[in-house]
Amino acid sequence: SPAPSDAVSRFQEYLRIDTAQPAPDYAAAVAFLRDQAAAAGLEARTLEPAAGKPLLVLRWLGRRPSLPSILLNSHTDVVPSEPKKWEHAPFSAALDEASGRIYARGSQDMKCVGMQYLEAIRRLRDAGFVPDRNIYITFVPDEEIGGHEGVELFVTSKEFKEMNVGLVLDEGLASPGEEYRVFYAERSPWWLIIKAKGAPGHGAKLYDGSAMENLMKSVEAIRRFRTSQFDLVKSGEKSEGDVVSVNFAYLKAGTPTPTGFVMNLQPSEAEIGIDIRMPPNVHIEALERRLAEEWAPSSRNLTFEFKQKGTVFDNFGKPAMTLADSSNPWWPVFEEAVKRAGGKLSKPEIFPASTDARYFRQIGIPAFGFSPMANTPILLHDHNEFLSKDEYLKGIEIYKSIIKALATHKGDEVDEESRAEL
Ligand SMILES: CSCC[C@H](NC=O)C(=O)O
Ligand SMILES: [Zn+2]
Ligand SMILES: [Zn+2]
Repeated sequence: SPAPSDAVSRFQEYLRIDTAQPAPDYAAAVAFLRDQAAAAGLEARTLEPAAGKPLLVLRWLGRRPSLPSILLNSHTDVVPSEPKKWEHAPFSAALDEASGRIYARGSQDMKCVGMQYLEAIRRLRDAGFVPDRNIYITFVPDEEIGGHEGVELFVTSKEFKEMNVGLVLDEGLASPGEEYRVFYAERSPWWLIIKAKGAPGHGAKLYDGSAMENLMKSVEAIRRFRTSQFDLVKSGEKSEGDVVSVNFAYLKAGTPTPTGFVMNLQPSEAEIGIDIRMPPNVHIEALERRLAEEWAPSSRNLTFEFKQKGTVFDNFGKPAMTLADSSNPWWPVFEEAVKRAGGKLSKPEIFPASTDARYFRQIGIPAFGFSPMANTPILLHDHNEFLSKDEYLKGIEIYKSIIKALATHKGDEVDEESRAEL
């Protein structure tokens, strides 16, 4: 088996490819990954569901390729960064010798996972293991901007259907404690814009019906709702993924001047942007009514539109969730494999943000979100994102155990179950 330092330098090499949105270097990432795939003895195929957005599919052929396969998914793009606010340049993948931390954009989200899949497979193959099922490893574009030209298209393709996927693994989150987190569902993004119109006038005059007044009433109502949800989390009654989160993304109003804004003019238009995340089990009609009646009533000269309104349902009309208990035959296999490798799992949760896993769950394919990073602060999308080299290497061993267990046909239970679901 390869020296751990080789695995670390391969990880660093991937991290050094600048795949930041909005202009990710997908060509460089795919070239690098194809080399890695060849070294791991995997078949590679580059699809392009949307032009210029390569989606790499690797395959480790199983002994019984007609069994439902396992799909190990990761996205190749990363979010932008503000390099000046980082201690190490975001694409340097600097290894701090004292702490063992590797600093890079994507070190947690989620180039670690993509490379860990490949390293685990290399090691399993070197040890002579042969999977029963086909194992697919996908490296997908554009997750960070919604996956519309990535996995959302991919799951509708003939190539995807032919893969006969029974279970998907996708990303999770780091955890500061020693337990790994695992996610069985996620919240849906609703990106809402509310626009207000109102009577303009002198900045000194008190009057009703200005655009700002019309909109600020909404802000107050939205904030009351936000507080009620946040309180449930603060009191410990609910966890982050179980409530509706509402956060203001921008406020736009006023009449600009070269040095600022006009101060004595009440504007006739104003606008806010809100990031809402909807858990799969929430009462959607209630929130929609609240929106129409309290947050953006036309009686107050308000209109609203969605920039993004993800569904919380799967194509069969049920909340898009993967069962994480013994009624799902994949679950105990996954859970035991983590344990066997010395990992501890905390109670399965709803992912608070959004990942490509939602597109798989929507078409009825079970998916777990999992990134083996314990003892690690949650730094995805943050400055100074890092992962320690030891956690990274531990994660490879965890995936070795998981992939081995999932790849092995243990009887017909799992396969009958997934066939019935498809
Ligand atoms: C509208 S999909 C956006 C996807 C993005 N994913 C990870 O952060 C997110 O904001 O959750
Ligand atoms: Zn991610
Ligand atoms: Zn992300």
